[in-house]
Amino acid sequence: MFSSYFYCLYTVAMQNRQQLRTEIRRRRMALTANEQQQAATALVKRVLGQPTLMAQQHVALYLSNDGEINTAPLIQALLAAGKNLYLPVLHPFASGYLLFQHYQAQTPLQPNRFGIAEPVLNCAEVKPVPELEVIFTPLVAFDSQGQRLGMGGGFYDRTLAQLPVNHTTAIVGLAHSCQQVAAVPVEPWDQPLDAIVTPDHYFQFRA
Ligand SMILES: Nc1nc2c(c(=O)[nH]1)N(C=O)[C@@H](CNc1ccc(C(=O)N[C@@H](CCC(=O)O)C(=O)O)cc1)CN2
Ligand SMILES: Nc1ncnc2c1ncn2[C@@H]1O[C@H](COP(=O)(O)OP(=O)(O)OP(=O)(O)O)[C@@H](O)[C@H]1O
Repeated sequence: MFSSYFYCLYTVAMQNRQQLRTEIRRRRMALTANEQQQAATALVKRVLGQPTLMAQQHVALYLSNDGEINTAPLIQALLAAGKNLYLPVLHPFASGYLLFQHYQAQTPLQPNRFGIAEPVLNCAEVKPVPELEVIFTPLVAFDSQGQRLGMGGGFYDRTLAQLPVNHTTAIVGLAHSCQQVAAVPVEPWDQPLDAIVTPDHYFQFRA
C-alpha cells in the first residue's frame, strides 16, 4: 500500500522530468543557425572573461549535439590559450560512466552510440576525474539554484558522484539562455553545479 503510493509519486516525478526535457530540447532545437552562432561567440567571451576559470589548466569540455550551445569555438579558444582539454568518452565497461580523455587537434574522433563524436579511447590519455580543475557539463534545463537536468542517461551525475567530498573541481554548466526554467525537479542523485555560463550571464552558485 505505502510502496505503491511512493512508486506513484516517483512515476509522476519522472514524467515531469521527461516533459521538461522534451519541451526544452524543442526550444533549443528551434534556434536558427544565426542565433546558434551568436550564442557560441558570446559564450566564448563570457568564459574568457572569468579570471577564476581562466586560471585553471586542466579543463573538460564536450562536443555539442541536439541543439546544445556550440562548444567548438570555445574549444578552439581554450586550446589557443594553452589549456589542456579533455573530452568525455562513454566508459567501455562501467555502464553509465564517463572517462575524460586528453584532446588535441590531431586526436582521432568517432561517433559514440548516441551519434556524438568522442575521442577513440586511448587509456594512456585518460585523466582521473579529481585531477580535472574545471568540468564544463552539457545540460537540458537549469534553474537559478544551479540545479541541472540532463539528457536522462545519468552519465554526469554518476561520474561526478565519484569525486571525493573535499574535491576542488569546478562543475560548470553551459547552456543557451532559453534553457533556464523556474525550478528543475531535483532527485537525490542530482549533482548541483558550481556555476553556469550562458551567452548572457555568468551565474555563480558556489565559490
Ligand atoms: N554533447 C553531449 N555529450 C554528451 C552528453 C550530453 O548530454 N551532450 N551526455 C550527457 O550525459 C553523455 C551522453 N548522454 C546522452 C544521453 C541520452 C541521449 C539521447 O539522445 N537519448 C535518447 C532519448 C532522449 C530522451 O528523449 O529522453 C534519444 O536518442 O533521443 C544522448 C546523449 C555524454 N556526452
Ligand atoms: N550516482 C548515481 N549512481 C547510480 N545511478 C545514478 C546515479 N546518478 C544518476 N543515476 C541514475 O541515472 C538515471 C538518470 O538520471 P538523471 O535523469 O538525473 O540523468 P541526467 O542528469 O538527466 O543525465 P546526464 O547526467 O547524463 O546529463 C536515473 O535513473 C538515476 O537513478
